[in-house]
Amino acid sequence: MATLSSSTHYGSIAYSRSSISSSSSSDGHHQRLGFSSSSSFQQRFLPAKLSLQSVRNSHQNVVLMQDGAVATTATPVGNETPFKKLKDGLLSGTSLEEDAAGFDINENESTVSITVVGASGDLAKKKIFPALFALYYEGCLPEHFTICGYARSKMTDAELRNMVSRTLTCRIDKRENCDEKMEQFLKRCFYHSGQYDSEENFADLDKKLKQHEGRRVSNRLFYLSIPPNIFIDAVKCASVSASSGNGWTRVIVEKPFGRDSESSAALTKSLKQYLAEEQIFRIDHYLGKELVENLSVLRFSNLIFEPLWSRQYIRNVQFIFSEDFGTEGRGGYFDNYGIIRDIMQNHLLQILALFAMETPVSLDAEDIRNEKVKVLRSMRPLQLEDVVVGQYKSHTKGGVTYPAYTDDNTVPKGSLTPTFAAAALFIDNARWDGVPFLMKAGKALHTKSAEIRVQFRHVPGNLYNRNFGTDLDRATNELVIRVQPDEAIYLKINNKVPGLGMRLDRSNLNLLYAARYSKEIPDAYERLLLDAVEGERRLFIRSDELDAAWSLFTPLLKELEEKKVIPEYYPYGSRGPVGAHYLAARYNVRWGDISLEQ
Ligand SMILES: NC(=O)C1=CN([C@@H]2O[C@H](COP(=O)(O)OP(=O)(O)OC[C@H]3O[C@@H](n4cnc5c(N)ncnc54)[C@H](OP(=O)(O)O)[C@@H]3O)[C@@H](O)[C@H]2O)C=CC1
Ligand SMILES: O=C1O[C@H](COP(=O)(O)O)[C@@H](O)[C@H](O)[C@H]1O
Repeated sequence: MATLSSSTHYGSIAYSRSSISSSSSSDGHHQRLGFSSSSSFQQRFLPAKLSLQSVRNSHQNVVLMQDGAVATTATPVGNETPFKKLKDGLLSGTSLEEDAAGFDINENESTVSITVVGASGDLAKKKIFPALFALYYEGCLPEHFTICGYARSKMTDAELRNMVSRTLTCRIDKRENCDEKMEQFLKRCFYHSGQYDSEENFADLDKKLKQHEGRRVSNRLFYLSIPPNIFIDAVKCASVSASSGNGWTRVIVEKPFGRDSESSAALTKSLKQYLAEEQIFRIDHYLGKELVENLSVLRFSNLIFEPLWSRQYIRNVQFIFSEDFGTEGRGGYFDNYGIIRDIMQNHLLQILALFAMETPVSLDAEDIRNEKVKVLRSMRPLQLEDVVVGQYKSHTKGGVTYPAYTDDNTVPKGSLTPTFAAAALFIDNARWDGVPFLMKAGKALHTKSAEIRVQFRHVPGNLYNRNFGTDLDRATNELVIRVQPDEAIYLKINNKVPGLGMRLDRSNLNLLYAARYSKEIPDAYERLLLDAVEGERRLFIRSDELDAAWSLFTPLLKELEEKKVIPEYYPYGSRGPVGAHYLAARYNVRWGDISLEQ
């Protein structure tokens, strides 16, 4: 059982995106571990490795450790001096010499081994390997790194490289030495075939990794890109047989994190048998999207927004996700989850939490996650009457027939699983009391997009009311954060049409990223993988956040299933069920994405 608590943090950590070299601290001092290899999980996984941050004060060198603990060196950093942990602890009493016993480690060099578990799968091919290459291309991976694909499929290293190479692309804004970089990257990729529940197979993986790591301090990142029913087997085997004996070990876990409060808690409990919370990186790739990252910057670093960010000025907020394709190929997975679990409970709710949280004490991961938990816990669990569910049906357009959800062979006939949902949520705190937060998510709709829309209140006693006619809603300001595609932030304002008369129209103050920035926007997986390598947890989901998120949705999901609520059918490629409009209208809201001026 892992025993470390997520406790102490030493100040706030400056967040940097600079490339990492194998030397770990700014002054060239290198990390090393203070305990020896042990067969117990606890010792193998104790995350008592030093982080990249070291802080120097006048008397002693203070080093922030990965688990949040603080260690000191008695002499200036850079000398070979034992670390002593200040808290009661893991390293106290150990000396560097003792720690090194049994190791022939060159503590001046470290390496990162990234094992993609489920390397033969869709996500690995589509997202993970390309993101790793992009990081390499940008010089963001450490000097010494190894990438290992692990799956049951039989493949040679050459076959893995061949598979991976088909998905690699270079940055559109750069492209220099593209082929050369790809070749260098592929040389660092290896493959190991094994079962997910075999400690022996993972022990063989360990041997292979060690060969690549040599005498360097080894840091290991496992990316679980496998179906959820085998997460625990893989974590157990990786922890028993392939965790680092002298560096950090971290595990990225993909969604779904359970399908309700109970199963999520059970998953967390099982993971924590083998990992400390600090080692678990629960990924929600929407948190890695550029415009979602920018949400806090927009709000907290612009005086014009933060004072408006409350019930006093905001009428409603909308979180909208739509895809213009169905569940193609993923119907088997999807049918067990549905759109509420697939998109709302995680991606949209995470964005909502970032949007609505109070100002965090700092940009430190724990400070941000504390605020997110607080706002999630201030929310009302969803009520059935505040939710509309839909499912797409077949539709023929321009001579092409698009399938119904239930036409997918992997979906049970007569399935009631929603492929569309709209919901009204409320935050019962002083800032947001009474403000509807509307969510809408659907597959097989008319467009692919994700956006946040903030609709402001009417201007009281507006001198220009008569210029707007009776539809005052049309005249309210709206801030749109378009997450994808064509990333943009625009603010709808009322403006005088130039000329001698007094005619007003709605115009946009528009920040279109493609026009403003020439740099290509990194994929969300790049940012998140880099964060995991750097030990930055800000964009990963903590277990209490997850519990709070499930508490909001679990009663509703149970009720939908128990009552066998029949979804409203909508044609493939349409704008979704009309019920979504009635729901919004109940709260005096109009969906921003369907108005003529979007
Ligand atoms: N694909 C996507 O777009 C997204 C996926 N995810 C999540 O990421 C994870 C991986 O997704 P994805 O790549 O699509 O998954 P896949 O279904 O492609 O599975 C990945 C690999 O796991 C192995 N595998 C598949 N099914 C089983 C099984 N029943 N028992 C044992 N091994 C199995 C296969 O490798 P082999 O047979 O070689 O061992 C397969 O190549 C999942 O948790 C998914 O929910 C999250 C967001 C988006
Ligand atoms: O997590 C998921 O996200 C994708 C959409 O991701 P995007 O980055 O392409 O917008 C969705 O298709 C999938 O169903 C869901 O599991």
